[in-house]
This record gives sequence, structure tokens and C-alpha cells, in this order.
Amino acid sequence: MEKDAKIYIAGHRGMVGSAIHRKLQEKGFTNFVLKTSKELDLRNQQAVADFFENEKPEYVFLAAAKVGGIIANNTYRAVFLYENLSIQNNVIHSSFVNKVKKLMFLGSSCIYPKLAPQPLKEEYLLTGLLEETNEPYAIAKIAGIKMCESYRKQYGCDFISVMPTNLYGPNDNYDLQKSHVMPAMIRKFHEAKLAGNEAVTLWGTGSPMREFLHADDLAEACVFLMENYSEEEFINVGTGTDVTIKELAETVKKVVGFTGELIWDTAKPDGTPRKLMDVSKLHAKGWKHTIALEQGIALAYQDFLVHHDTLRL
Ligand SMILES: NC(=O)C1=CN([C@@H]2O[C@H](COP(=O)(O)OP(=O)(O)OC[C@H]3O[C@@H](n4cnc5c(N)ncnc54)[C@H](OP(=O)(O)O)[C@@H]3O)[C@@H](O)[C@H]2O)C=CC1
Ligand SMILES: C[C@H]1O[C@H](OP(=O)(O)OP(=O)(O)OC[C@H]2O[C@@H](n3cnc4c(=O)[nH]c(N)nc43)[C@H](O)[C@@H]2O)[C@@H](O)[C@@H](O)C1=O
Repeated sequence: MEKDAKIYIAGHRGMVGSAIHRKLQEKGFTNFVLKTSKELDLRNQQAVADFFENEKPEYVFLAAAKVGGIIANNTYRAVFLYENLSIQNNVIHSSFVNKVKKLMFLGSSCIYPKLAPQPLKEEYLLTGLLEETNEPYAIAKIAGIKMCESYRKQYGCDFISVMPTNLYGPNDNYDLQKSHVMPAMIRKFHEAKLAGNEAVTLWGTGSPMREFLHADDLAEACVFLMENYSEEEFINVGTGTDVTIKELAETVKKVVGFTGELIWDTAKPDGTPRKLMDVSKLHAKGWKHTIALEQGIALAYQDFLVHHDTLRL
């Protein structure tokens, strides 16, 4: 990508989109097209077609999506399916019509079968049943992968797909019902510490395992792959290491400074038992994460404290 290339970051205000924007600016890129969802609703096919015809971006990072944790995915099943299919269909197709040089689609580690062998290799896609709680979201993501693959095969588009593991960091969603586990723990432990509460309730059994990558590391990987990866097959992006939710809770407790007890609400779902990404393909391409988990949690907590009054609570 040329430093003055016209780059459209769809979802530039989100955790991933804002991290990609920061990273591109750090690396000297200067020419961005940025639209909020109020300015451009990506579910609106005609509005997206008009936008692309007028703006003619050269590169597209598709980081706009309907995103949420396990309860949000399981509650708003129709919304997660419809909105993600609409957004990605419109952006990917308009990128083709307007001859975008390269597009990056962001999927998720939830595309893999619930009980696939671990760590998850890219070839395990579509080899088994999906996790029930986020099946609609996963189906939408798989459709996005297949759309990029098909537009490459039929039209020669340089559209690539990246599969991030669970992410956390600045600009995360801290709504306790809709968020992912990391921001939920940060907020719950922080508020319990301030209130002097003796216990915090967390969801499930605490036994599932999850891999966590800081959003700034993901952004670095996305810029690296936009410049160095043009293959048909999608690529996993993660750390290659995971922890149990219980272990995560102990680490977040320590970082936040909460000393009370944990109560596990087993009426809430555990979701996939494990979804550790095989990142050997990414490492072979020459990229590896740099932010260790405890260091990343401390950075996320600092961001939470600094921006607490403007957060998505
Ligand atoms: N968070 C995670 O743990 C993971 C995320 N991912 C993927 O990364 C990508 C970004 O996720 P993340 O940054 O966490 O999500 P966020 O919820 O933080 O950001 C999503 C962004 O999408 C935009 N958006 C949503 N709906 C619309 C719409 N109808 N029209 C225009 N823009 C819209 C929002 O714009 P606005 O702010 O203007 O309303 C927002 O900026 C997604 O594809 C997600 O699936 C993958 C794996 C893990
Ligand atoms: C990135 C990935 O994220 C989602 O999958 P998930 O990883 O299962 O989502 P999660 O982060 O919400 O939960 C992880 C684990 O943590 C446990 N857990 C404990 N206590 C809280 C808690 O307070 N909040 C939440 N959210 N989870 C909790 C929770 O019960 C579960 O066992 C997909 O929907 C999809 O969006 C996707 O692709």
C-alpha cells in the first residue's frame, strides 16, 4: 500500500477498526475514508453502492460488524445473521464493482466446529457442527470467507480473509450483557473493588479455555497481512496460547486489585469448550504477537480507567 493510498476502514470507531486506524497512522499512512454507522449504514445496499462510486477507495479494511459476547450472540440470533450478512455482502460486492485493489475481511475463530481438534488449523473449516450459541454469527462469517474466495476465483479480486481469536483492548464494549468476557471481567472487578463488594458473579463454569490477542497486536497483523498476504485461503491470527476462564479471572482480579470471591453462575452458557488457533501459517509468513496477556490486560484496564466516562457501558 502506498502511503497516500486511499484507505477505507469500515467500522473505524470500533475496537478493531480504531486499532487499525491508529496502526496505519503510526506507519505513515495519511489518506483515510471514515464513516460512522449514522453517516453510512452498511446494511443499506444502495447507500453503500453510492458511497463506493463517489469515494473509490483503493484499499478496504472491513472491520464493521454486529459483534458481541456469548449471551448477545445467543439472544439476537436473527440480528447477528441479518446484519453481518448485509454489511459484508454490500461492502465486498461494491469493492468488486469499484475495482478496489485489495480488501480484508475480518472473520472470527468461532467459524470452526465446536469439537474440532485443537489447535484449530484452517483446513478444519466446515468439518463439523458449529457451537450453538453463536451459530448465526459463525454462518455469516463463513459466508464472508466464501464470498472473498469466490470473488477471487471468478473475478480475480485480491480479497483476503483473516480469522482473529478473542480480542480485547482500547475501545472495547463494556456493556455487561452484550460484551465479551475480558471487558466484562475488567468492569465487574473494578466496580466491585470500588463498592467494597465481597464477591463477583461470572458466567458458566469457568472451565472453557480461550485465547486472547490484544487489539493493537491484531491491528499490526492486519497491516502486515494487507501488505504481505494475497492467498485464497483465510489465515488464523492469534497468540497460539490459551487459558481457562478461571485462570483469566484470577489474572484480571490481580491486575484490577479486586480481592473478593468468585461466584460461577452455571445457568449461563459455557459455549465452545476450547478454540485455540493454530498460528503456524501466520508465523511462517513472518508475524508474531508481542503483547503478553497480563501486560495487555493492564493496558486495557488503564484505557478503561482513562475513558470510563465515554465508554460503551
Ligand atoms: N471483539 C472480538 O473479540 C472479535 C472481533 N472480531 C471481528 O472484528 C471485527 C470488529 O469487531 P470489534 O471491533 O470488536 O467490534 P465493535 O463492536 O467494537 O465495532 C464494530 C463497528 O462496526 C460498525 N457497525 C456496526 N453496524 C454497522 C452498520 N450497520 N453500518 C456501519 N457500521 C456499522 C460500528 O460503527 P459505529 O461505531 O459508527 O456505530 C462499529 O464501529 C468484526 O468483524 C468482528 O466480528 C473477530 C474476533 C474477535
Ligand atoms: C470472539 C468470540 O466471542 C464469542 O464467543 P465466546 O468466546 O464464547 O464469548 P465470551 O467472550 O462472551 O465468553 C467466553 C467465556 O467466558 C465466560 N464468561 C464468564 N463470565 C462472563 C461474563 O461476565 N461475560 C461474558 N461475555 N462471558 C463470561 C462465558 O460463559 C464463556 O464461557 C462469540 O459469541 C463470538 O463473538 C466470537 O467470535
